[in-house]
Amino acid sequence: MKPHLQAVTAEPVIRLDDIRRHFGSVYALKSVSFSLSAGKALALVGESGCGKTTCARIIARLDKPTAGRLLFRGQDRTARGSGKEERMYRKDVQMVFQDPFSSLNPAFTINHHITRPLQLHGGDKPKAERDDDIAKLLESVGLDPSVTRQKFPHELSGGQRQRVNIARALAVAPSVLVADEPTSMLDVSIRKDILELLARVKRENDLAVLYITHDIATAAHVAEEIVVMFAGQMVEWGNTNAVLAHPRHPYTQLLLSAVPDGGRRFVTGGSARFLEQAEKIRSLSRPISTVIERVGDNHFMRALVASN
Ligand SMILES: Nc1ncnc2c1ncn2[C@@H]1O[C@H](COP(=O)(O)OP(=O)(O)OP(=O)(O)O)[C@@H](O)[C@H]1O
Repeated sequence: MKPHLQAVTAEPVIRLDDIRRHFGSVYALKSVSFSLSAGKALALVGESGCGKTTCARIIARLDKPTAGRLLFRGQDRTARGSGKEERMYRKDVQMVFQDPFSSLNPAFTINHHITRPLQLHGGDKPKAERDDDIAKLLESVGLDPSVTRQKFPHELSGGQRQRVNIARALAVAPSVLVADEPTSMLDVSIRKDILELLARVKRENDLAVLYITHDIATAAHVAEEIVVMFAGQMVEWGNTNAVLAHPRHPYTQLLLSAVPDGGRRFVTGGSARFLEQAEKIRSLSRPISTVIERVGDNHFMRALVASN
């Protein structure tokens, strides 16, 4: 019975090992352990405040865990390394943020946004070669370079800006992409396109992807594996299709019950009933149980603790 999410390949690119993060009396992460593997995506799913962004920030080395280990290709990277190691890590682990509007500088063209990372990490190249690289990158995310390059961010739609953000992340040939709620600020009609793009760039670039979302219904679009987080703990995890088809933890069941049928597939769990149910589950999840139950092939859940 392994508390770790099973890695699909022999050596994961990223591994979180028993990560804890406290902010004063707030226990944002309690014993979080999972792996990201090349060419695979893992969806980290849960309501606001469950600890998703804290996980992302620790992986991107924007934050440090209170305890536990962060491993990159088997090497312990919890502590700060040399300047060169840190630069390499920052190149290797790229982030795409929720807000496609604020993550681009309004004063610069799209060409400038893509050129910068290529200059910083790609070394000196003749202009013609660099122009060719920019064009290929934009094409790879579904943007027409001849139209897009000279535009400013405000001249693009939200979906197009998120495509630029993905192209910018890919410009440095990373091995890990952390996408933190990449579609939640986009129009519902284009969210699926961006998720399909993420799934495609993952395959084409052999990326290890962490896809963070509050919307469990979207996990299967991108991710082979899923971790459901609740109140800073992993409550259920494993193969995405298995977890979605046979959810065992009451919180996963609650998240899935909040997904309406039909076209409205993208929802948040903010209703009074949802919050009331979540509070009940919270009382069953405190204190954290260390008992992990294997409920299927590559499908695990944390046992509930009886409330007094
Ligand atoms: N810098 C900080 N100082 C104090 N508390 C923090 C800090 N960062 C996060 N927290 C707390 O840690 C918990 C987890 O926050 P986190 O942002 O990781 O959750 P989340 O699941 O990403 O939520 P959201 O989707 O709203 O961003 C929350 O209770 C949050 O208030």
